[in-house]
Amino acid sequence: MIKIAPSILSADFARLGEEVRAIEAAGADYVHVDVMDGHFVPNLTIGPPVVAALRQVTKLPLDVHLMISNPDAYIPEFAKAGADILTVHQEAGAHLHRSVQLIRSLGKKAGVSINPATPTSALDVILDDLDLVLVMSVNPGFGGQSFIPSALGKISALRREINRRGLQVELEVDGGVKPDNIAEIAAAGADVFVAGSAVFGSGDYAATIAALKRNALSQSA
Ligand SMILES: O=C(CO)[C@@H](O)[C@H](O)COP(=O)(O)O
Repeated sequence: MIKIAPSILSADFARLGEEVRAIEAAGADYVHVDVMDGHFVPNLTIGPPVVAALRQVTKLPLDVHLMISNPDAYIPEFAKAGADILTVHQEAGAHLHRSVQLIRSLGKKAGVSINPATPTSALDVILDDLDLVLVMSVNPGFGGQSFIPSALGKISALRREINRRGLQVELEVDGGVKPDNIAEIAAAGADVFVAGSAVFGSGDYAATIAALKRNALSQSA
């Protein structure tokens, strides 16, 4: 199933509640929440209180992408705040398996993300323990960047491996996803698409989400 996860990084933060209600009404499947610590990535964004506030305004799953060092120190707070999916970076810490176990022990779905320069082989050992894999198609830190084409080969390789193992892992892609390139990303095998500037930079959220879904479905693997 194709899912669209608008990234609130490109929303109007002064009207965040309204923006999230608007994407829910417009057909979004997840709310993608980009958490940045100014250390793992060169930007600072939001923490657990904002996630708790969002939990009050939407029933959509909160897909929380932790672009932070030492994620284990913060996972319990984000879980308590109402995150549904918690994704950590393969590159962020020495104890990836411990992070995944911690997320699952809190009753949440666990994801692992890889940066553009990280090979898919970095996920070989952990793949069976995941609910979601997130392939970064930009270097994390900022919205509005261009899609890095080498992500396509990584998505295809992960799709093959997920299918070969018979797993139900969602394969999410994040960065530079637009209505005019989503078809080839879907053809490579992604099924969850983060789109920040494409959705929030458009005048009509419903039309943009519909176009993203239509174009993805036209080519989905
Ligand atoms: O995690 C990130 C950036 O680090 C993303 O979620 C971006 O926010 C996506 O924005 P667009 O590339 O779709 O504008």
